[in-house]
Amino acid sequence: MHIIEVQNLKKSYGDKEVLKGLDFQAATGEIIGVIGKNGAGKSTFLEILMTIKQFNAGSVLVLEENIRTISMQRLEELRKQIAVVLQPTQFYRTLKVEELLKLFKSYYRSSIDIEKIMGDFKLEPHRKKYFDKLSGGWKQIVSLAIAFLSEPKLLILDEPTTGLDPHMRNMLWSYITQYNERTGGTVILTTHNMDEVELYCDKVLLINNGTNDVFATTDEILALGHRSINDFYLQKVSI
Ligand SMILES: Nc1ncnc2c1ncn2[C@@H]1O[C@H](COP(=O)(O)OP(=O)(O)OP(=O)(O)O)[C@@H](O)[C@H]1O
Repeated sequence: MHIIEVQNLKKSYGDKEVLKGLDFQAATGEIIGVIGKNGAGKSTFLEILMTIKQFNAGSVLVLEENIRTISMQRLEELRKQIAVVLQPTQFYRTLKVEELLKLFKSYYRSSIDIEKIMGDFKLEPHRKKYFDKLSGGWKQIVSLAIAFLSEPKLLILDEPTTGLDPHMRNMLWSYITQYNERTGGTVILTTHNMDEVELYCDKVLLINNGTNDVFATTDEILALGHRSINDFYLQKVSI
């Protein structure tokens, strides 16, 4: 089943056209890396999939619902099945890490054990700290722990590993791949780290000049003779 189906997607900011007719599909259980240079439109694309950004033309189906014509009530139901992690924010200034996890556990009616999440994400030393006092990397980790609380069908991550040290990066990826294997959930993420794409993603969407310049499996790209996804990127995308 296609969990996402995008056809001829167009998005402009004022008279600047960022997405110029992008096609994309994601099947259940895929991990897809969205890449492209700074300003290519990756975050814009993700925000449209998250149903938080309007677009100008084309069709976008998420979990088989057309997000343009869907009722508000069904949109709310749809959003419950999607978890998103944006760049770390200052949303949760006045709450401690433990309080945040409890709050979202009850919001999502999650059966996941908070203590297990605390352990898995190495959050114990930060349990009593206020979110806004954490370093950028730890804010990112807490945001990710919250996203996993909902056991989403679709997980959308905007540069999830930016700012994480190598251990935390590994830990995060093992969490993503375990979640994917255990629940069959689909993961779509943006990253500038081509090694991560090569190691962990099933497919790559390269947004270039506003379109899906390349949309293929990592194996297909490497089979073309590129030594790595990084080499592929450097050859394919001009500065
Ligand atoms: N709200 C907005 N209003 C006007 N222009 C915007 C807005 N959001 C994004 N843009 C512009 O749209 C283009 C695409 O931005 P977007 O953030 O989607 O790119 P990106 O590929 O995620 O970039 P990066 O890799 O740097 O994060 C950029 O030129 C950006 O300046």
